[in-house]
Amino acid sequence: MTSTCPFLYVNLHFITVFFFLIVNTHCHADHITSSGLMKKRVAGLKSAISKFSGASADILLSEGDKIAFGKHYLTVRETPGHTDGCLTFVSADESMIFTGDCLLIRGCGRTDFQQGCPKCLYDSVHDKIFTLPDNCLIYPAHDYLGQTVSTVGEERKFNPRLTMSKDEFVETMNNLNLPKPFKIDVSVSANLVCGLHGL
Ligand SMILES: N[C@@H](CCC(=O)N[C@@H](CSS)C(=O)NCC(=O)O)C(=O)O
Repeated sequence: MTSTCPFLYVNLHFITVFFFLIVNTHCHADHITSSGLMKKRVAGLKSAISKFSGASADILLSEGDKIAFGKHYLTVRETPGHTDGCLTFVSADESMIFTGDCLLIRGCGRTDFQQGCPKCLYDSVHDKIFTLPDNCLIYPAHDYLGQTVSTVGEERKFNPRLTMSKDEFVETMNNLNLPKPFKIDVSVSANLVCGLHGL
């Protein structure tokens, strides 16, 4: 897994098929781009993404799905807000999670374009992530300060955005005024097949 393109190579034995799989946290250009490129290079490689992403992929994931690999599996949690189809992947023993762009270290994904919804993101984090054990490790998809890992306990206590009330959070997110990322407008019909440059 890389910090900017969170994909995992797993076998889906819950559906009794064994193949390499790219699991996408959400449908943004900087995440899905590598799927299309890798599918061209690796025979039999399959892609997976949320059924709410609007994307086409070999497997459409939903809340509670289990992605098994070896003795391990990841459970899918739907964590919309940054996009409609954002997913967080939780290890079987709840010792680690892969949050994509939903929860970042001391931050969170922006909610100002492509189905962004600050209220949804706030609920996703509080209901689906902050309910995990304090020592659960958080691996986000981006960090702009070089940090690679946090914990649920730390973010519940110290995340400057997610410790706000929901109203304050919505106000803050609606006024971030961040510049739009370069080349973020990937076409949904082209996704997972084409290769755009990421962020
Ligand atoms: N231009 C900045 C910020 C890049 C950015 O917008 N990152 C997204 C994730 S990729 S869509 C985001 O959600 N950022 C959250 C935030 O609070 O910045 C840069 O490259 O540094």
